[in-house]
Amino acid sequence: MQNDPQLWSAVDEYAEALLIGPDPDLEAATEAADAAGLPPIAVAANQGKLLHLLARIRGARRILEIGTLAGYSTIWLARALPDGGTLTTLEIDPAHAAVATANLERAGLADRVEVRLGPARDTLAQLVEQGGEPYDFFFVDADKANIPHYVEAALALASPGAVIVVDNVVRAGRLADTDSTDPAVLGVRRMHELIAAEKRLDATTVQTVGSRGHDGFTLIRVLEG
Ligand SMILES: C[S@@+](CC[C@H](N)C(=O)[O-])C[C@H]1O[C@@H](n2cnc3c(N)ncnc32)[C@H](O)[C@@H]1O
Ligand SMILES: [Mg+2]
Repeated sequence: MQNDPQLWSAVDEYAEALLIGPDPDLEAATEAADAAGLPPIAVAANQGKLLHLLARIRGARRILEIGTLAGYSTIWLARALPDGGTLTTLEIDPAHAAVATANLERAGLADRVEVRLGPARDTLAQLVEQGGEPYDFFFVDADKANIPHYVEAALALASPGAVIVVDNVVRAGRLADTDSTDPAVLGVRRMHELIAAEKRLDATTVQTVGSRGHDGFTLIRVLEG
């Protein structure tokens, strides 16, 4: 009973019905992603709401997302922006970026979101090189093998007190497998070692169950000064 994915999903559905409710733009975004054959790997509604609330609590004006897919999490995050706020989201796959662009337009968010196509490591290197305004909220949700690089780039691009959320770090418990040779597991383990050694970062990892199975996220704060 306790280790029951159906029960986890039932709890998600119960809480989402009461605390989130119907949302035509998000539902249309998911339908468009399914119709285009994109993999069903977006955050769940309750996780999207968590990102939204965290960005609001942080008062984020500039958000950087790594891994767009169909723009589902992007919509949740962009809705947290105040007037004049902006979100940049990085995506390697042109088909994913096209679906996301249409979803963001339908949701009325195209004016504040830029979808940047290309390998995120290249785009992040360009952003660091350009030395523009820092970002105050990051959502890292792309290829896990590159996660240590993404967290390092986020630190280079962060304002003091910035928040970095890294998704899918627990991987059904494989995070704790010291013998793993899976590049994704090695990536999330190296990220933990990097954070542990980096005095400018403070973090916690929380494992979760729900409609997306057993996984979890790391919540990181970039220290001030
Ligand atoms: C888990 S999905 C993102 C889900 C999305 N954040 C959401 O929750 O709605 C990961 C995305 O990262 C993209 N991706 C994978 N490797 C990448 C890379 N090297 N650079 C940029 N994007 C990448 C994939 O094409 C995919 O669309
Ligand atoms: Mg994810």
